[in-house]
Amino acid sequence: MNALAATNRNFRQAARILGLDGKLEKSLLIPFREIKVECTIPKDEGTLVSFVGFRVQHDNARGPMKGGIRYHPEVDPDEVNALAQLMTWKTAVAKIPYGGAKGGIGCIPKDLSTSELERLTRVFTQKIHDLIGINTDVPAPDMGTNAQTMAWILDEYSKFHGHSPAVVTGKPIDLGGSLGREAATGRGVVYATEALLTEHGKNIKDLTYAIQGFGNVGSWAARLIHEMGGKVVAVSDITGAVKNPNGIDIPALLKHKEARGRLADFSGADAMDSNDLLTHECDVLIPCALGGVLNRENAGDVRAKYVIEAANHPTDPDADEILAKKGVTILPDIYAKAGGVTVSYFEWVQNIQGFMWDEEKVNEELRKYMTRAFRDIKSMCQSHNCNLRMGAFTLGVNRVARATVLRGWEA
Ligand SMILES: NC(=O)C1=CN([C@@H]2O[C@H](COP(=O)(O)OP(=O)(O)OC[C@H]3O[C@@H](n4cnc5c(N)ncnc54)[C@H](O)[C@@H]3O)[C@@H](O)[C@H]2O)C=CC1
Ligand SMILES: O=C(O)CCC(=O)C(=O)O
Repeated sequence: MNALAATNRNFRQAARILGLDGKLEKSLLIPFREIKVECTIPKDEGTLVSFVGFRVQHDNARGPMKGGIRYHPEVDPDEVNALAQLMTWKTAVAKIPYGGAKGGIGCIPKDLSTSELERLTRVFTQKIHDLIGINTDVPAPDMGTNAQTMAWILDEYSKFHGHSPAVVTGKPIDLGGSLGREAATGRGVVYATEALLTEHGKNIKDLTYAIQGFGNVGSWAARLIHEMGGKVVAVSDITGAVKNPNGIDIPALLKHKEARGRLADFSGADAMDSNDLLTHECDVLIPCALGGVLNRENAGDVRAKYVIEAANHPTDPDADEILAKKGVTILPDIYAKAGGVTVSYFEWVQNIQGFMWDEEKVNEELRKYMTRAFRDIKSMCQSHNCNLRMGAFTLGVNRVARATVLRGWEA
């Protein structure tokens, strides 16, 4: 099942549990606006090359639309649609005053030079600048993009609209970025894991972890779990995978990666087949890379007791059912990885206030937001006798539905 079909299915199930009016349900599924633009740039050697860029603005009932922009070869309209919708529920679960959006450009970022990436980003911004804005739609980094990408968007957007730091989040600190934003998604994943484990009478430090993806989210989650005494026993990325039953030395692995080393060549652990990471022996499995990685083929072999969804929609509905039957607890993506957009919200607030918070305050507020959201999800689970995914979906959908009705919806 593709990402959009799976997301729609979860939404419909939540709408049914909530007893949502049929017309409202239909309207909440239809995106506010879908943008598709052609972006042609000269390559460094002078030839022209064209890419397709997307921005799907899903819903703005609760505030400006918000979500990342990814550069990835598999970016397609359906996937961007699903991700935009997930952002709407995610911002509502986190109780931050935003709607949802997502964008992307179908490209292979590693095959483009820095100046080509800059030209591509600027052309994309020229095509969408009058459809984004501080109070309409605020982009941020996602897979294949980073703070530098946001700096280019900020610069290009400001040529049309005047200096506007709050038009993007995840910016470099020197341009108004927030302290703590870079680590925020991974940190939020760890706070979310902590909230779940505490509920189950367990502690981060007593468990073992397997982490798929060692980019921004995966590496920060691994670093923080390691600092808290948890044992990361397996890690993978696009270049390979490593394992060590006694726990991988994460700071050493980070140094190895910074030196542009392939994961599998790390001397402090044994190389393993990346395909085995998801079924590796561990207590907690944290997918931090791609969508749909847990599916009918491998879900039966998962050995973890907890799956923390730190990628967008990593578990397809078949896997959801199989894992539930095995007694595996899944912490859903629209909650587990809300830390990034939550600190994006803090960044936007700081830009609007013209006042910078210290990192301690950012992290402390993030912990408060993540802990509150977990409590709110559990309360939905109790009221509706449902699992954590439906607890999170009903929480998010209900908040958006309420805002929509308050703004003047008539059935
Ligand atoms: N960075 C952020 O603040 C946010 C990220 N996300 C999501 O989190 C996930 C990860 O994002 P980032 O860490 O930012 O991306 P990233 O681009 O920094 O890292 C992605 C990681 O996944 C690895 N990877 C790619 N294909 C793989 C494969 N087949 N097997 C194993 N590893 C593979 C890459 O090597 C890399 O280590 C994505 O789903 C993204 O949409 C969501 C919210 C915010
Ligand atoms: O910080 C943001 O606005 C982007 C977050 C995002 O794209 C996500 O949570 O998937």
